[in-house]
Amino acid sequence: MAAFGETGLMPELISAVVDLGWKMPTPIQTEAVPLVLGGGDVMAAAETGSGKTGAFALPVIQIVHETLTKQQEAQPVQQQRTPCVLSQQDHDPELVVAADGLAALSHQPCWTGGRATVGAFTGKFAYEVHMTSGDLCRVGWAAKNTKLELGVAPRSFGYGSTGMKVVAKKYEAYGQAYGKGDVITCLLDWEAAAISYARNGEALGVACAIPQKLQGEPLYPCILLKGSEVAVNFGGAPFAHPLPDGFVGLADGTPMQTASSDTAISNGHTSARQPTAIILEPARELAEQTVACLRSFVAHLPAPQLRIELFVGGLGTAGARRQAAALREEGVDIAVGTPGHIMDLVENGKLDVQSVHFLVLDEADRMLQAGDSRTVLKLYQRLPKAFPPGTRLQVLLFSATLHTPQVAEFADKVCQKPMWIDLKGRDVVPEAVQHCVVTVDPRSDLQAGPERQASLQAFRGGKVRFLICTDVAARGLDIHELPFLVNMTLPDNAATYIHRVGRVGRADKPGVAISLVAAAPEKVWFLNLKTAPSRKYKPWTLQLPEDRRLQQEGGHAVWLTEQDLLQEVEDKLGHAIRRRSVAAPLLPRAPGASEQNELAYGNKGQDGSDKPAPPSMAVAEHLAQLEAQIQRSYFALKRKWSRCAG
Ligand SMILES: Nc1ncnc2c1ncn2[C@@H]1O[C@H](COP(=O)(O)OP(=O)(O)OP(=O)(O)O)[C@@H](O)[C@H]1O
Repeated sequence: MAAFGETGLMPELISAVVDLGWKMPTPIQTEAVPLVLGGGDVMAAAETGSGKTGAFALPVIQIVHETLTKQQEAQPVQQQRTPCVLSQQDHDPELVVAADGLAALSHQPCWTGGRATVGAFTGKFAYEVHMTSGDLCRVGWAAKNTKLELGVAPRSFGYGSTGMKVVAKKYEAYGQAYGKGDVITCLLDWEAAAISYARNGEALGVACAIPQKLQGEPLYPCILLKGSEVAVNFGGAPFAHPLPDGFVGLADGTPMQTASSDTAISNGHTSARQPTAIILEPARELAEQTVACLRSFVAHLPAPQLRIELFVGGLGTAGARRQAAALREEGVDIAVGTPGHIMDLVENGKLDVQSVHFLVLDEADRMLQAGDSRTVLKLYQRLPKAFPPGTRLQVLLFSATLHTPQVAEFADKVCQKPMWIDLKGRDVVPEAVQHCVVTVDPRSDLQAGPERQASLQAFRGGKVRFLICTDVAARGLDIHELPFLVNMTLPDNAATYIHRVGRVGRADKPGVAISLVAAAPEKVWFLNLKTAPSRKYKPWTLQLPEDRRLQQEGGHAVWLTEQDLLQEVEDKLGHAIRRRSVAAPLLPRAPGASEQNELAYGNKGQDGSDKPAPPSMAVAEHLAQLEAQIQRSYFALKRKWSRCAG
């Protein structure tokens, strides 16, 4: 096995992993790190707990850091401030923008718009529009990345020359009509969260309130013309009419009040950095875990310090606002999050993806199964595909189970000649996992309760010894040296079994996966969408006699034959799993097994044994007793609930 130094990683990253106690790279790290550093697309399948996070994150960090260092070396050119003018890029093709960005002209009989290069997210700002020719014009403010049809496009607000204001596609009478020779002053007041206008210096009153959800998002001056011509003044020249108290020209805004959209004009300068890498995770907990790993990997990196941010839902309004402010003021180098949330930020113009060099899909197959493939494809389409000098977007797909037709079809769309790392063939589980089946009498509708973030933290910290969870926790969660996993029921597909049992036996630490498998078929609840009143219907809470019928009879029950599912799992594993009866001792102590098994990557095999020993018998027996207690307390609670309900 190669040492970390031979993978091409920089010394500072190696010091960070040494701090984590990693002595040698795992096989997937040995293979993947040089390939990612080499610049190609990579698809990597390796067993659960084999260190895939480090395999993609370490080289991604290295390249992002190198890119940023180069950009900062070129900084003197980039630090010119963006002039506040009409953008030469951000306008409809039919609009002609003057070379100085202070006038625009439309010969067309259709509406055609343009946006300024600078917007404001706080303070009180103004700009003037002087109609020099024609009659049809609409002026106002709009967020970045929204269409230019003021008032019709979301997050935009317009005042038209016919004397109408337009907001959220609604046209209402406002102020007065205006035309050739008139000067309209457009006023953005973030302190009062209001937009108003003046005509030839006469205030027309508040036109609209800025919705709460736009708080903190820069609004840019916008114009929309139809066969007309205007001159604009953002404050670079004296205004034709005095501004109301407290207002200043947008050109006088400070970097703490304004943002710039026009990267071409500003030559790359924005105070906030745009992400160089996006790492997608299928669930919030996994994204949090990956962010924690990335932050520990960058501990010894020299300046510039990498900004690694988490983008997931469920942070509440305050959290979302903090996230938006962080994006705007400091920016982000590596964005980690769930596909839906990241895409929302991109579509709302809050996350700029024009500098993204890496798209990483961790647990790629689950993301595609979860119906996120359209979202990921949409995101992929927004990313730039090539960069000077001769580099291109790199796409990395990682999972323990990548061999699905869905993944192959997806990879065809987003990867260019990907290099495949397939360390163990199809869907293997680590040798450090010992499998065990305990055959049990039929259980009645046993349900596992989902536990969320707090429970997971308590479990990780050792405050809670049992974590009962659904398949939400089946993948990716890394719980240090977890010794036991109990499958209360078998999952309904073998790939999920592979991921579930992968919570133990991680990093070559031994673990036992015990599956309770019914000896005979069991009748279980299964929502029948054809007859259910809604997708959220829970027949088990009402327990109506008609619901207890089988699906084919119009009810919400099916027969589950776990023995068949077990066969599928064994086919996938390629070997039979040892059966135990409930009464028999669960696990014999392996000859020579010690309580403290110190096997780890880097010293594995030094004691002459390649196979990790299972945890001790005493622990396993204790576990079995606790497991019986859980089942008893579950049924006691269930009886209590049914009395309450009845
Ligand atoms: N080179 C290494 N040496 C020692 N431990 C390592 C090494 N690489 C990773 N680990 C540890 O192995 C554990 C599993 O790593 P990781 O979570 O990256 O696995 P994974 O392959 O992504 O698993 P899954 O498929 O379940 O998501 C972690 O606790 C991690 O700290």
